[in-house]
Amino acid sequence: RKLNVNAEAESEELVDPPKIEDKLGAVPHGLSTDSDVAKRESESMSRKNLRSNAQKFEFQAEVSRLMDILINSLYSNKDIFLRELISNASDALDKIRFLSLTDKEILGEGDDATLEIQIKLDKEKKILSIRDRGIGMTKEDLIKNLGTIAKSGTSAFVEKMQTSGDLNLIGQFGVGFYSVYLVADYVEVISKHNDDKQHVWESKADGAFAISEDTWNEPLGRGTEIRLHLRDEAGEYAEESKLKELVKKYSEFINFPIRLWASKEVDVEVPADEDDSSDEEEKPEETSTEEEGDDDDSEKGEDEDEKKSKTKTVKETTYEWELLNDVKAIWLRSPKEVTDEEYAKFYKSLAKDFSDEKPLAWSHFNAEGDVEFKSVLFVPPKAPQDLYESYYNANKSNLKLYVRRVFISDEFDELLPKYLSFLMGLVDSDTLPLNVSREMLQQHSSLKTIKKKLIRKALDMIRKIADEDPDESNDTEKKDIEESDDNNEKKGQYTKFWNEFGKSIKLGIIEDAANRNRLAKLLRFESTKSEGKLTSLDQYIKRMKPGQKDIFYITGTSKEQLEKSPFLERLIKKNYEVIFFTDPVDEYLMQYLMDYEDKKFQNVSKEGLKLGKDSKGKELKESFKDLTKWWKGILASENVDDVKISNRLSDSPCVVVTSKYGWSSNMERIMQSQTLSDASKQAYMRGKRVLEINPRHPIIKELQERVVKDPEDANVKQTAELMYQTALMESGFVLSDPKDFASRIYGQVKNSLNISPDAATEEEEDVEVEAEAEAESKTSEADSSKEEDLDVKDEL
Ligand SMILES: Nc1ncnc2c1ncn2[C@@H]1O[C@H](COP(=O)(O)OP(=O)(O)OP(=O)(O)O)[C@@H](O)[C@H]1O
Repeated sequence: RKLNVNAEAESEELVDPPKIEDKLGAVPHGLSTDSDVAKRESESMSRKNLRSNAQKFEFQAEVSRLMDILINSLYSNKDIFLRELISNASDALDKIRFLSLTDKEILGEGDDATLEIQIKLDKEKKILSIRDRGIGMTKEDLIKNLGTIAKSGTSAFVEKMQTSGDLNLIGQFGVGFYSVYLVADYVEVISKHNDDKQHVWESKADGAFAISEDTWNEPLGRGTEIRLHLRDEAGEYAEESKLKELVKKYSEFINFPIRLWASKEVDVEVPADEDDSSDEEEKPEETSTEEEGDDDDSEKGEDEDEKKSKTKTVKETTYEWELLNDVKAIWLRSPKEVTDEEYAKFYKSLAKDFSDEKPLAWSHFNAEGDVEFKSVLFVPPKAPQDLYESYYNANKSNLKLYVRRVFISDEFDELLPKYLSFLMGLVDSDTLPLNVSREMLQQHSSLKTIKKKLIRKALDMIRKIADEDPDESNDTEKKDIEESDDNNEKKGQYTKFWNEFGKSIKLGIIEDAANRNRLAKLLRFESTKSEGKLTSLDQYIKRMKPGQKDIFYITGTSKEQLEKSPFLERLIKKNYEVIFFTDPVDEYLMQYLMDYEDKKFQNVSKEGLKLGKDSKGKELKESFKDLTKWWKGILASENVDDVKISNRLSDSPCVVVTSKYGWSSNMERIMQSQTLSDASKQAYMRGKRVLEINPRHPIIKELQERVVKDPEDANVKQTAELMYQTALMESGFVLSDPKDFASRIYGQVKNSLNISPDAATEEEEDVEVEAEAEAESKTSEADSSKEEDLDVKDEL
């Protein structure tokens, strides 16, 4: 909401803002004298009221809430504001440098073309200024970027603050600028964009900000200066030493020079006036050059001595721009020279993640050949909360693209496939052209090669986390390796990786056919033999029984549920290992992962399970022929394809298996739970069902006998239907008609309690509604009189 008001008068009336020139005496920049400017500058700096003739705006509600939180925050680490401002300045410099690639004029000349960040302190007035010669902001940019448009991160951050309260994360939510209010109670943003005049944005974080055209400050040329009027309790930031420490700590990897207007004590030779030379001995801090002289010099002529005694050395404070960072980009250095600590710090600055956790892994390499580039990739310690939300719609990439050291973009999703979008890092290419637009670059043929190499390197890096993790190895020889500190640090890292990013690897198997095998190597899961830990396909293969051809797996909602599944009975008895897949994405995954190292995957709840030949197979099939045929007939209306003798059951009487290419029961459940799934497709994709019976089970044996005796026995038919429905449930299907199932069960209960199947439920007596209402009012009257009684008793 835009309001033109007179802030000092606090009137809400819409008025024409008085022209700034009227108030300040209309001296244009070009004509103002230095002292005029200085006077006005100091005037504006000391004033903590928003300029009365400025255009005033209200902050967007979420932004206002965010500022309230910041200004009232008891958060002790207020340091973060500086790195956020430096990071914004660096972004602004990156932007102008990028634009200048296609239009040299844009940079201007002299100081304007100096791409650096300057920090200046006014100790007395407690004003800290951070200035850049970046792209700057137009008036409209100031209004939009600093207050009226809430970014998606704003409310997410506000919400997060209410629960966890770690302000350190502010940069990750794209609202870093507002952290200035941790240390300042009044902030001015002076900005000059090539397309607009210089403007001042100012706010005391009290719900409003103001913008005025700037006619009193020194012209910036181009760029932005943020002036923080420090709060009383933030005095420590008015110390040079503190600012130097912060830049070293947080902004080491900024690719532009950061300079501080730093004071320096220097020895200066000044002529010693007569009075001074007479008291020389009483002023030990002022060293005369004579004292510094060598003894031998005393032999020099008197004239010379006299000349020397006429000067003296005094300490003087001078100011100069002191460079605070080493601008050599980390990725240009040799990986051997960069320490682990430096990589960890670099990660933090890239990810704006200043928590204590280190990245799980990194890879720093130079790619040579047709396409040359340097890259550093990181696996973050934690997955962002929204990693899989709108996975297919979000255009998110965490890789920064540089071309010959010039930052181009961090929105290049062509560099990595979606499933690796959780990686952080950068690519600096020497091959890509510099002077073309982002759109042209996006279509450059080298990008494909870069992408291919990045994927390989990324997968190698992830594999290495597993290789170096002592927990990952089941080999006894490897376990014997002495436990070094390094080993301890790597212990459990792959499980950590898997828990954070395992789903991405699975999505990779689905999406990236070319790297499917490499990705399958990274897959982890629990199995009937993994003893509660994660295991891999390679380890599974090592444990396979002689003669076992397939890799067995089962899908469902939880390991606990699957462990009891009838599908596993015989496999476990025969000591086969079965993988548990319990993530909904696993069902999709297994549609793409057909085999691994020449071994086929077999879902043990589907047709086609081979467990060696049953010596009595043929015989059993023959002797249960009557039952299977009869049962198939009974279930004709149930979409059951066949009734067969099972080779997977041991203790259960029967199970329902699905055809090889149809959905498993688990997949049916997943599809049913999807709001937008298409019912007609569900019917079409539903796997054909086969009822498998256990010929050694007493119920099945009894049924066979009864069917042979009387295939029309209604009771046996009922039992057979009930058996099928029970098997459906136990096999993980959702019953389409639970009422029917329940009635059958009650029928059986009646039977076991010797109650006639026709015994009806007793009718309830009909009570007239009016009579009921009357009765109710009487009881409530009685209740209240009882309560009164109690009150009286209490008082007594
Ligand atoms: N020094 C600056 N020069 C030019 N524009 C700036 C400057 N500082 C801030 N801005 C503008 O204000 C916007 C808001 O800054 P803010 O720090 O809140 O978020 P961000 O920079 O987008 O994200 P992050 O906090 O993660 O850096 C920026 O996106 C940018 O457009």
